[in-house]
Amino acid sequence: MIRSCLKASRTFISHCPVALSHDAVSQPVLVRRGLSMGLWPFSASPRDFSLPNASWNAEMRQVYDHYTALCEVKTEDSEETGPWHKLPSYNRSLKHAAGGVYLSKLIQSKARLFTRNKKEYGAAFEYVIFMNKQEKRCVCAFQAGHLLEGPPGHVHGGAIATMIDTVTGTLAGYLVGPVMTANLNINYRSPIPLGGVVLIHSALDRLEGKKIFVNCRVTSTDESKLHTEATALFISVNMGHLFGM
Ligand SMILES: CCCCCCCC(=O)SCCNC(=O)CCNC(=O)[C@H](O)C(C)(C)COP(=O)(O)OP(=O)(O)OC[C@H]1O[C@@H](n2cnc3c(N)ncnc32)[C@H](O)[C@@H]1OP(=O)(O)O
Repeated sequence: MIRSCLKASRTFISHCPVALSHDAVSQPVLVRRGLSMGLWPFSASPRDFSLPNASWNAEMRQVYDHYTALCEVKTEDSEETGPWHKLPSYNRSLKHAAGGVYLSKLIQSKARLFTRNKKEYGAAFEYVIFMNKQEKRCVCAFQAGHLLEGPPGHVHGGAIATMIDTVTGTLAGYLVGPVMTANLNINYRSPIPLGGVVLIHSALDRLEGKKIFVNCRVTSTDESKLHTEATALFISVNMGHLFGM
């Protein structure tokens, strides 16, 4: 059983350009490869939680439009777009994984990705991540909903940490494959107003064997105000480790 799970997992990760723990995206690859979705045992049209919705305020939409425009820019000597692109974001880590009885059981569980477990728009974590692979960095627009209150009218430090882990982990996973957070250091510099929008910038510092060092800054959307700074260490893991085997 374990062998079949690992085999299925390897199949999945080969389709999957980002860390399983975060905004894993296998769907576009499958569509690109023209696989028949009728044979697919899971939802063929998952909801992408990182698309604009009615809860997004004007600032959030402005940031989204800004980076979306950068995604559409064509390079001079190629028809390809780049270097920015928006990552989709689903509410289950393994929803689109392939095969395996053991894996199917995991997939059919009630587990939901922490940051995407509220169906209500705008209540908790509204965010979208834009990746720049060439520069090994990403930017996330984050609008904190009313369920994330810590100090009155401001965002809970744990919610900020969650988003930092999510964004830095997404970057690390995108660059190297499956990872787990080993260390997260956070300095909170100024409170983030509830309902406000901030940018979470993350960039690769260095790779050392299995270790991926990533930095992070949370700023106002005009980048004039620094809210939070962090560094994170991720460790490359195999699929067995990810499943606790
Ligand atoms: C569905 C998928 C979910 C995946 C979620 C991923 C994103 C998350 O939020 S993860 C959740 C929180 N993180 C965890 O639960 C991780 C718990 N810890 C672990 O599993 C392990 O300790 C893990 C994976 C971090 C490292 O284990 P292991 O692969 O055995 O690494 P190990 O060989 O001990 O260490 C490798 C290197 O990293 C260093 N290292 C490991 N942990 C740390 C640490 N906390 N701080 C500093 N350095 C560290 C070691 O010193 C070693 O360095 P060197 O190569 O220079 O000697």
